[in-house]
Amino acid sequence: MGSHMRYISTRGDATPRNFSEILLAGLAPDGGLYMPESWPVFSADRWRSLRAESYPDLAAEVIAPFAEGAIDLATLRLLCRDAYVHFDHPAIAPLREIEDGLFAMELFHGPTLAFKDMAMQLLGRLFDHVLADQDRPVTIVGATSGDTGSAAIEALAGRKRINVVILHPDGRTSAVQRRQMTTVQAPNICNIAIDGTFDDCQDLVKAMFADAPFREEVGLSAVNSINWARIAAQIPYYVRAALALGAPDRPVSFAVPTGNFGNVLAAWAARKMGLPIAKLCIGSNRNDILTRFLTSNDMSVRQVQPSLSPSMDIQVSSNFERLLFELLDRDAQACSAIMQEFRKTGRMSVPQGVWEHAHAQISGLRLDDVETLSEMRSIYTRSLYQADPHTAIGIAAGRAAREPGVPMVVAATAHPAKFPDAVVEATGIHPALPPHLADLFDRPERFDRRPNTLGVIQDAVRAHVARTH
Ligand SMILES: Cc1ncc(COP(=O)(O)O)c(C=O)c1O
Ligand SMILES: N[C@@H](CCOP(=O)(O)O)C(=O)O
Repeated sequence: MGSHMRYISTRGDATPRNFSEILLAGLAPDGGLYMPESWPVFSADRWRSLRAESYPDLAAEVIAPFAEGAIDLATLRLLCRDAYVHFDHPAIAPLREIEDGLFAMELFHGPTLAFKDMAMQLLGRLFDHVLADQDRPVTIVGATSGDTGSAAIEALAGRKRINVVILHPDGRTSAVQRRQMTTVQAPNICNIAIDGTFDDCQDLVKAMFADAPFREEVGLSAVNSINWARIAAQIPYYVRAALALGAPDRPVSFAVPTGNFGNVLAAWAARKMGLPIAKLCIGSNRNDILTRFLTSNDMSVRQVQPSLSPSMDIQVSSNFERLLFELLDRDAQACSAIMQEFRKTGRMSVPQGVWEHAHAQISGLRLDDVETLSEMRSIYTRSLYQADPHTAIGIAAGRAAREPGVPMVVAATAHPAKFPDAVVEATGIHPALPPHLADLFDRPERFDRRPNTLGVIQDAVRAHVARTH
């Protein structure tokens, strides 16, 4: 391991940067995603030494090699300790055995009730830390299918040097998700409902990054998982769960419900760091581009269909590019050519050998809405566990991929109260919001509706930046 971790772009045409620089940059200027130049690998003894750490201290240790040369361990420890103070469970990400050998890793004990808080609470503090040395503010423009936006707003509301504009697809989030975003009145927050899908929102964000003068003008930055810092901050919970179940002396498997492919990529990164992860599997809803790819090498974009798991109503999964880069042995030219062709044609041609490699490393299962409801119902009947629709898809994927003697951990990505309609339909029981959100439906909302037009959204971002000065 070198003394400075640097980051390179998956498209190969960006100057290598350190952790603080890529935190602020978000997306690489060549349109690629930043990746660590090398993987830090922990020995079995190093993993074992982390077993006794609290979650925040473990997180600092796991993230430290990715921040080497930019943010030291002592600072990371302080930031992590502060980030997880307001979680409502002492274990931060507790494990619940819901079937024999099958565990839910509950990632929804943060303020906005979804796994996004696990990284976003830390990111807010990392931004503050890094911006303390800068003389100009940043403008974060984020795309959300519901959870990233609320977590980002919660983490960044009221922060002095940060303007935030969150784009969500109009009418395609749950009412709880929308209200978690639109009822926050802090002046640095702006919500825009786009006439389109999450993919349209994400495309707008990427188009803004591709517009160099605009990027410079507003000091554009990102908190979507295109930002490597998000992935780095999502690795520790896989480590924590695996160590609790016997790693590194025993392998552990993970199942992850997937949309933008960031969460499972964090698990995959933990495997690259030497954590003995046996199986990695993903679950998708009817927007199944990733499961189609993993089962039959069909990576072709179809129309996004609304589903009961709206956070995963995504067709173009940003983080797949990072996996592709790795599967291509970091051949950035090949990665760039494949991604450009995908952008142009909506179809990705992945060489058969590369696909076989992917297929061997990650498996996938798709559930439609009827299957999702039936899975939620049967989990509740068998285990009295109220899973939200995303988690239920993960549980089904985990059960399908399970091997005897190897614990299977499913990422429970959201609290059931974020998706009450589906939960009531499946179980007949209304999941209550926790006390801090009990009056969510009485709070006034504030957001603008805009067409899916780049120039219109750029003007809205400019106007927000001007207002906050
Ligand atoms: C509740 C929930 N589950 C699963 C996912 C999928 O995670 P990822 O996009 O990291 O694949 C998301 C968002 O993307 C989500 O909000
Ligand atoms: N499901 C996400 C989609 C954005 O994913 P991210 O990995 O870029 O944060 C959401 O809830 O917004």
